[in-house]
Amino acid sequence: MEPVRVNLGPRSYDIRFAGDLGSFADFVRLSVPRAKLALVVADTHTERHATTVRDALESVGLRTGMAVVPSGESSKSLAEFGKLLDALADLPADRQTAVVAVGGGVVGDLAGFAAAAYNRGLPLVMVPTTLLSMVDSSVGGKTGINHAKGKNLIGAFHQPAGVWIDPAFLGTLPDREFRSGLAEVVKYGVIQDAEFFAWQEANAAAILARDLEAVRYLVAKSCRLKADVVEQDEREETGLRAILNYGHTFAHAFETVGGYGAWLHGEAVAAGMVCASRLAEKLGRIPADVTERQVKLLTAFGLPLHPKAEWPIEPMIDVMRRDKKAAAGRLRFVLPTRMGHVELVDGVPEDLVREVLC
Ligand SMILES: NC(=O)c1ccc[n+]([C@@H]2O[C@H](COP(=O)([O-])OP(=O)(O)OC[C@H]3O[C@@H](n4cnc5c(N)ncnc54)[C@H](O)[C@@H]3O)[C@@H](O)[C@H]2O)c1
Ligand SMILES: O=C(O)C(=O)C[C@@H](O)[C@H](O)[C@H](O)COP(=O)(O)O
Ligand SMILES: [Zn+2]
Repeated sequence: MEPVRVNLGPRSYDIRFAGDLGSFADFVRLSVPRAKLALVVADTHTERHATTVRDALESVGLRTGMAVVPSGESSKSLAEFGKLLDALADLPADRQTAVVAVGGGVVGDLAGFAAAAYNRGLPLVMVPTTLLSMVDSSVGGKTGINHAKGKNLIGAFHQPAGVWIDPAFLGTLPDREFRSGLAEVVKYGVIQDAEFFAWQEANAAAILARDLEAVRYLVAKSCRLKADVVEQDEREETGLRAILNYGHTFAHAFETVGGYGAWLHGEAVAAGMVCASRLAEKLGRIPADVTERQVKLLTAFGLPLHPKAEWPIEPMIDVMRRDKKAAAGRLRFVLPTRMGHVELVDGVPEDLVREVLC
């Protein structure tokens, strides 16, 4: 497979796939040519893969340090961020030192934020090991950590110097985590590409069986679709990049009220997309079948469709008011207009939001 190029002028980079022309060693030399030192960051479940990556870095002459954070969303915290800064200071890192994130979105967001902050910016290499991080979080430069009042409230834009995707890492990924990643893949179909959505409907069984060709296709396709958006609106300034947030206004409320542990991110996104689509129906923007197709595909992928009944509605609305897309306290939602297309919609009545949460 050809690399996917993310064109961002001086911040351009390649997403490369293992098994294609060129080794990980070539990728490292191309991505961070001036690095002599690297801090490899992993979590307790990806340490084994990180050791392989560390050996490969050392084989091309880099000295390395390693930092391992506890697995799970709770590591996207100020405390773990501080520990990574300490690890960089202990190395000691210089301006060319690479931060190499080996893990899922948690490791990527946390290590990416440390790379953005230390010395006002270190080169960052993403080695995603979950499906979700391969199709979404390793690309596009959003880094950050959570706050008790909301998801990803503290962070920075910091593009990676390169992304290395090896689907073999998925061999150890639990089924629930794999399905969680599929939610973001469904998202790309709904927001950008009706044909890709139909491809997923037709190939759901092969996808769930992790057929290698199907997985390679959906990862590369998702990366290209995300790169197309990021290239046009790198810092979510024009409103275009906000489409990648489809389902997320709800999802972040579910994750926050659920205490960052009840659901995986993709599970929250799945239910969030259904809520957003039902909201679009209530506003008369789409016919019911646009939602029903999402419901059917998300059900096939074993993902939730509705928030847990025990989660109180008002705290969820409160989290939504703090959403980064909200302006002057007014809720803004990304809503479908048809399969393959969405719009950012302002001033949605809160009562309708309550109705879709009930
Ligand atoms: N920056 C972005 O653009 C962006 C996009 C989407 C999601 N996110 C963030 O990403 C996070 C979710 O990412 P995630 O779903 O990858 O979760 P995660 O990083 O928590 O990984 C999921 C679980 O799988 C384990 N794991 C990772 N790779 C493994 C492997 N190969 N084998 C076995 N276990 C493995 C992890 O230790 C963890 O327990 C959320 O915090 C979300 O907000 C960020
Ligand atoms: O890259 C983006 O832009 C996204 O919105 C991708 C989302 O899947 C991702 O969950 C992101 O972290 C959400 O960002 P936030 O700005 O809403 O915190
Ligand atoms: Zn997401």
